Amino acid sequence: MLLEVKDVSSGYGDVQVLSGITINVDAGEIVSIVGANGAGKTTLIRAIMGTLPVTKGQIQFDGKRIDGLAPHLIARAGIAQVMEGRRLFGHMEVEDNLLVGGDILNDKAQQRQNLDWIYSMFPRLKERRRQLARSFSGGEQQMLAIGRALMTSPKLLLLDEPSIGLAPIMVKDIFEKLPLIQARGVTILLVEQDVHRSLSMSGRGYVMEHGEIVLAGTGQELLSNERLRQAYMGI
Ligand SMILES: Nc1ncnc2c1ncn2[C@@H]1O[C@H](COP(=O)(O)OP(=O)(O)OP(=O)(O)O)[C@@H](O)[C@H]1O
Repeated sequence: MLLEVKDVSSGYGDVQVLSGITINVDAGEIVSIVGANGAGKTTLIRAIMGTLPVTKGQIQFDGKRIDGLAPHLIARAGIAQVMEGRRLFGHMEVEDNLLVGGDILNDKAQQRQNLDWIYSMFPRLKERRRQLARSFSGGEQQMLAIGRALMTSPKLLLLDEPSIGLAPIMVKDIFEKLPLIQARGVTILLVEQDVHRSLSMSGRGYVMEHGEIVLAGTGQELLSNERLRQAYMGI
């Protein structure tokens, strides 16, 4: 098992948001966490990345306990995140944004290989590599944010709402890349409000409500679950 979140509670100060979350992700999988606005999905990502304290339970990654570690050590252990809002360096060129991501590696040859791979997957980034990141459209920024995360050669990629605010054609384009990223050996944990699209992509998924996991299964099982269809897909 690559990631094991065991009975984890977390929140903001006195406000507990997650209560007793348990999820597992095996190496090579794409796993989705779906749920309505405010269910706690982003909070879970923050707890995994160490930017929020785990107040109960524990998190293991790649055989080691990571809860309580500083965020940069968790990143170094091999988890990269693409957050909602993207957090790029707007005043820097596209390629420099990517290279900053790769700095963590300390391995120029590997950085070059990663850059070539990212450019082949997102040719638009290559074409515009000398442009300032802030001049990019929302979809292009999302590609760049994913590229920057992949520059670190992560074992696990955490994607928080990659579809948010993007035109449908961009969403399609970005989701089509996920199997390519998986084929390169990167495991993906995907947090999404677009339940249908994300479960269709995922081997397995979890449904979160009010800070708890209420349903788990294969992507197909969840897609055909009556309650889920009514609650999230309006079917
Ligand atoms: N900084 C904060 N301080 C206090 N409470 C917060 C903070 N950020 C989020 N919350 C609360 O935590 C709960 C879960 O929010 P979270 O952002 O994790 O949900 P989400 O499932 O990711 O939703 P969304 O899809 O809207 O991002 C919400 O009730 C929210 O109001």
